[in-house]
Amino acid sequence: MTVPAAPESLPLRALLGRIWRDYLSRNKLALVTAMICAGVAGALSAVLLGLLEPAVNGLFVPGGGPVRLFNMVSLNDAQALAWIPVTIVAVAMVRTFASAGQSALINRLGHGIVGDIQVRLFAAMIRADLARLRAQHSGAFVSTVLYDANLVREAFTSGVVNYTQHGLTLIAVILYMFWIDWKLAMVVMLGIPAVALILRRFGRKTRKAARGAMAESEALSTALMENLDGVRLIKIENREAAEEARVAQVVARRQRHVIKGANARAFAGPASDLVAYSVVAAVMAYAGWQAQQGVMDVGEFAAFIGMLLAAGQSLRQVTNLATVMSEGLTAARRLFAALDIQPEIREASHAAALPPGPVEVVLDDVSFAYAPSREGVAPTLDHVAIHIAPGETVALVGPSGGGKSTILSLLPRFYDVTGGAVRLNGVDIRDLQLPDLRDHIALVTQEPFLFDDTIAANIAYGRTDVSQDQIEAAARAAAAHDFIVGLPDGYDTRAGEAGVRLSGGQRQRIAIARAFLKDAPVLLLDEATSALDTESEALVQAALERLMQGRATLMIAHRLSTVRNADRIYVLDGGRVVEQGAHDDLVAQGGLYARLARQQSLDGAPSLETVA
Ligand SMILES: Nc1ncnc2c1ncn2[C@@H]1O[C@H](COP(=O)(O)OP(=O)(O)OP(=O)(O)O)[C@@H](O)[C@H]1O
Repeated sequence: MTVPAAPESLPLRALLGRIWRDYLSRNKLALVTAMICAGVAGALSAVLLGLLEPAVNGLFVPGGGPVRLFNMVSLNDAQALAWIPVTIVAVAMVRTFASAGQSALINRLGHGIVGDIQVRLFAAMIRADLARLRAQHSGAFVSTVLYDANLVREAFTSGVVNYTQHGLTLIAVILYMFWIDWKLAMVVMLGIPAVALILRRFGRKTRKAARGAMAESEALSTALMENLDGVRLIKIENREAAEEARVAQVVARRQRHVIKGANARAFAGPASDLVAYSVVAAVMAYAGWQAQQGVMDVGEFAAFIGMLLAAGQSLRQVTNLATVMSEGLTAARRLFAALDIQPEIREASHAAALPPGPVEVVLDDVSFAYAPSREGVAPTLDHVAIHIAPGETVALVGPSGGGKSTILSLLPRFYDVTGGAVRLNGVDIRDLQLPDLRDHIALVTQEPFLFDDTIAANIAYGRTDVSQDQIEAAARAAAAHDFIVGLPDGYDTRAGEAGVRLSGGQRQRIAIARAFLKDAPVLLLDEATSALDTESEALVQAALERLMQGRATLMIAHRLSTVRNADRIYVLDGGRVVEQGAHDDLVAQGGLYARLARQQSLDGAPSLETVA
């Protein structure tokens, strides 16, 4: 497996480079326009403050001589009274439009990015190897898709461009200050290292808190989903209060991290304010002294102090943004790590399609282990050889944990063999195109899954090329049509999580109808009738027998009564084929199969010996 970079190890430059390449570079025009708007808004903030100087000198200092506006126009007292307020409103209007334009563009871009990340994450998840999906709780995926992607957006939205706006305001204001009085501006500069130090300190704290909060968000999603999945067990064991306490613990842990992060954010602002006010005090002292010397006029002083306060404001925003950014970047690191995992089960570059027609399945000396082999640990499958000719039905039986389900998982390449090969018509399935391989296989499982959609859509699942008549024909063949038409909306009744509840037998028959419609030459049946009552079982069994006609069928059955008509039975024990043959021969051999058959007749199932 390609090991992704550990979330913390991706350097910042590489991370930003990737965000740019993958998400921003496609929207260059919008981004540049937003940046320009932000720049205009930032510069105009400084201009508005710069207007303080002519305003104070022209309007409040009587007999101060003509006032110069933007160093270009000379105004007398009467003109100043009319033009300075008008100029302020005009500049403020342009600034408002620039600021609103920037926000609108950035919101669109930001939400576009979240959507994009969410779709890419889902695409990576749904294509991931079964082994990986099984190794992680689905809550973790949900949390990444829902929370982490939004943190990245927040960092981007309130980050990149607001950074530009406040950063530019800061720069413009500082330049203006240098223009008014460079010595005073130098005093201001002394505050910068102190602010940088504060930013660093709080940034580190926020990042740590963000990592903790993300991990706990994952734990929370997992706990919620687990509780919903296991609600019956929780109720029957009266564990509601205990589960509530467990979830409360996760919530409290998450809260601790979130509060730490929020506090770091909340303290960073006032801490840099403290620096800003210290600088204001220093400036006051210096400027007051200058004014007493007659070097600085009151208008310049007012503008300077106004700018200083504005610089403090912008600095505070930048401080806040730094923490939002560090959260977003932490999330981005996690997201990229998740996106970068390459599935191991991939199509070979030379993969071919299987020619149409009947299919013969062979497991050729197959060995398999879920985890890399360790000394003294036996593989899950050990040199297994199975042959299914077109039209044949082959059954797998044996004690629990023998490897039956594992064999079924190997055929559609949910897992790849670690030794030997699975062949369809003589071709190693690893040399076949993956979608083509799966097109050749229909799978009916013990507990068929229904989507939250109509019955018709569930039967057709994903097939757009089938008519209602074909869906109904499949349902009839699966003995499902009669019960479907009896449902409130017939084929348009919603099934699945939020739809009508169907019985186990009804769900089975919908799954069988799905398999009829797929009409694949290879059929995998996993305990298809084990959970049913006698009447349902008879209906399902009859439907299955029709489905098996002409296909290479590999079936697992615990109840031997369902496999006695199989062409061949393989008895698996501890990952090895210990017996094989027809039912009668195996009973006559008096080995494991015969023993299992005897046990089952004691359990009330029809005695195999008498049936045989
Ligand atoms: N995803 C997995 N990861 C690791 N080990 C697994 C996994 N699935 C199954 N196993 C192990 O592989 C062995 C074979 O399991 P398998 O489910 O194939 O047996 P089975 O014959 O189908 O059992 P049962 O009749 O109880 O369903 C067991 O020891 C099981 O613990």
